[in-house]
Amino acid sequence: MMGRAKLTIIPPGKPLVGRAMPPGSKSITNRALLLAGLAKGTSRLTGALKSDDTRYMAEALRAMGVTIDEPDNTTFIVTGSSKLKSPAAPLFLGNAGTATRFLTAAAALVDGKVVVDGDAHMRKRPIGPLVDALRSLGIDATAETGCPPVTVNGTGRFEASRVQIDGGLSSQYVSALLMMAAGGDRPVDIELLGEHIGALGYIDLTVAAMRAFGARVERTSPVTWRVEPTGYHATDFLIEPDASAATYLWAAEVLTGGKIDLGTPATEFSQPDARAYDMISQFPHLPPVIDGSQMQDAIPTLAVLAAFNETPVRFVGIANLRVKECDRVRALSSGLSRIVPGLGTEEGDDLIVASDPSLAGKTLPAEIDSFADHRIAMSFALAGLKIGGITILDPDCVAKTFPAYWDVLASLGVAYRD
Ligand SMILES: O=C(O)C1=C[C@@H](OP(=O)(O)O)[C@@H](O)[C@H](O)C1
Ligand SMILES: C=C(OP(=O)(O)O)C(=O)O
Repeated sequence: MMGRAKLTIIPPGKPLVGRAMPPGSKSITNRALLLAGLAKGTSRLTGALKSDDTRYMAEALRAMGVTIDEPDNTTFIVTGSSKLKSPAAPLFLGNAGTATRFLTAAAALVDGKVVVDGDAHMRKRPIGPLVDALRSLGIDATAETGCPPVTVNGTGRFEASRVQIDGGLSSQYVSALLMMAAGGDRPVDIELLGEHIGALGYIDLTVAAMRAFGARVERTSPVTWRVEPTGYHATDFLIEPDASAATYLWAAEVLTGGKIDLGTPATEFSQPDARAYDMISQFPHLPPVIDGSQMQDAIPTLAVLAAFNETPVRFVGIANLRVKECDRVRALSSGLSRIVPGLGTEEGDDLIVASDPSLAGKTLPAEIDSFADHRIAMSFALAGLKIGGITILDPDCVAKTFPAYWDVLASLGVAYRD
């Protein structure tokens, strides 16, 4: 089905009040799907996200011989045989970073050929460091452009017991290797290279999910994890709501002076983006500098919120936002500056939001290019809660992680015109 070309938000002119649950966590759903697929037996995943990203992961696992039933909108019943089979055709994973990176490493456990591919956006997202790490383990993996497609000709096993990985561009490479390593036949030490890794919290999520599926993994130094060759056990697994999705609702609450009950307190999320709650609660007194390195997916939300802050905000530690679904630093600076020239500017990889509380209540018609990026669409919708005339192009790209986003806002009283 073709998505709508655009959607204009009509500012509600009143506080948003009500109950609105974010969907299940994308990050945890895609970890749990993979681990359940690598396990022997049947796992019941509840509270799961059903969206483009998790559909691509589930379809890919099905293509590799895993049985996945979907009895309702939030449950996957996954039956694996502890071995993934070589798929008949390339795996198409859209623009799902988690699915692409996690399956590239898991492909090394397959006896046979696996081609991991995605859409035009994914074909620009780097995967070279992960492919190099697999090669250092003796696995025949190639990605000619340094981005998908990746071809892995696995034998189902690998020889080495130590691998180094630079997670500077993406922590997903590290998570991918950790999850794959438990499927080997000897302990593997995974060592981080490089000064900087954003989003360490995602590695904690990976380790927690692995342990829930029976793996033994320990952090043996600040930069090393040892994974034992346990494989995975099938289990029933409850997935918490998505913290990145929650940020839009938290921001909608403070922007409109409303009260939105998400059903889960911010302190109960284990995902890194829950850190953004403390920031959002400080609105309209956000700090002058926000380091986004440990809450990257929340930066679009915070940047749009910052436009209404009392004082300007500089976002630092966000260089790898340039290699997400789109170049988010550019999408944010250009989108903000479409509303008011100079509202968003870039200095190196930093984003500076000029901030102007008097924007609220104005009509400033602006068409915001989503660049097919769900977070750009969802965050700029927040500007539309306070400014008349904000139009989001390609609004249905929210289907990547939060298909019900526009309906959820509507349930809180937000109206739209096409
Ligand atoms: O591991 C994960 O689930 C994720 C890690 C982060 O990506 P990078 O590690 O590529 O920064 C984040 O942006 C992405 O949405 C989900
Ligand atoms: C960066 C994101 O996704 P992914 O890397 O999983 O495609 C995101 O959801 O913001």
